[in-house]
Amino acid sequence: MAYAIFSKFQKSEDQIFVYAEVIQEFEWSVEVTKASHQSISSNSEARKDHEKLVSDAVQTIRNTELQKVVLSRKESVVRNHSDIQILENLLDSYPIANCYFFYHPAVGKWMGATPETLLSYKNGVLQTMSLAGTQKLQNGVKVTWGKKEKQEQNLVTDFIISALQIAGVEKIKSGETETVQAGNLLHLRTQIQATTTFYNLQNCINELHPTPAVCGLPRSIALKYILDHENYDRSFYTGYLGWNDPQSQTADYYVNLRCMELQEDAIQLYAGGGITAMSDPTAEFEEVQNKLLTMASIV
Ligand SMILES: C=C(O[C@@H]1C=C(C(=O)O)C=C[C@H]1O)C(=O)O
Repeated sequence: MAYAIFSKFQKSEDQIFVYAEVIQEFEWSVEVTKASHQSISSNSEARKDHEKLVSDAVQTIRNTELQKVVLSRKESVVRNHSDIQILENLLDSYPIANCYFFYHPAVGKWMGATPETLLSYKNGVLQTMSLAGTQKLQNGVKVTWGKKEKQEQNLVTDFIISALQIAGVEKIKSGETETVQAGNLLHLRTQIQATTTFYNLQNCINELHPTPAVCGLPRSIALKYILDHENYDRSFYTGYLGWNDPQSQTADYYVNLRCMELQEDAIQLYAGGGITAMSDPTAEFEEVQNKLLTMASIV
C-alpha cells in the first residue's frame, strides 16, 4: 500500500505517515492567478535580527571549522483567501514546482511549492539534486553567478555524492550545473543519479537529510548552530515530504521549501538561505525576503 510521509527538519522528531487507500489523479489547467499580491513588510526589527544572525554566523565560519550554515526565519502574514483558493493560486503561480497541500489533525495545514527533490526513484534509478545559490530573475539580463553561490552549491554537490557513497548506491553520475527558475527566483542545480534497490531508499534518505542546502557543513556542527541561534522552531520547514509505493517500487520525496503553515486568520511563512564566509548580511536578508514573497503574494 502506498503511503505519504511528512517529516520535520529534525530527524529525531515525529514523522507523519499516511496510508493511502485511494490515490486519485487529476489534471490542473493553469489560469492567471487571482492572487492578492500581498507584499512582505520589511520591518526594521526583523531586518536587524536577521542581519545580526548572519553576521555572527560569518564570524563563526571565519574562525571555526563551520563552513556553511543555512539560517532562516518565519514571518506571519494576514490570510486573504480560503485554503482552496490559496491552493489554486499556488498551482497557477508555480506550475513547474512541486506543489502540495498537507492536512492532518496532528499537524495542521501546510502548503508549499518546492523546487527541490530530495530523492525520486523509478525503475531502479535514484535521482536527487544539489540546489543552492539564489538570485532574482531579471528578464532580459544575462545570468551570471558569483563565487559565493558557486562555492556554496559545490559544497552541496560534494556532500550529496559522498552521502550516496556511504549509503552504498552504485553508478553515481552527476550532470552539468545549470540555472533553474523557481517562481521569480533562480538557483544553481546539479542533477545526480545512481542505481540502488528500493529497500535501500530509507538508508539513502537518512544519509542525505538534511543536506547542506538546508542545514550546513559539517552537518552536526551546522545543526547545533541552527538550534542554538535561529531562535524559533522550523517544525516541518526544511523537513521533507513525499510518497512511497512498495508495490510499484517508486518513490518521490521533496525538501519542504517555499512553504507555509495555514492558520485560521494568519499564514506563517518560512524561508532561509545559505551562509558562507563570503555572505553579506544585507543581501542575505533580501534573499530571504524574496523567498518569503513567493508565498506572501498568493495567500
Ligand atoms: C533554505 C531555502 O532554500 C535553499 C537555499 C538556497 C540558497 O541558500 O541559495 C537555495 C535553494 C534552497 O536549497 C529556502 O527556500 O528557505
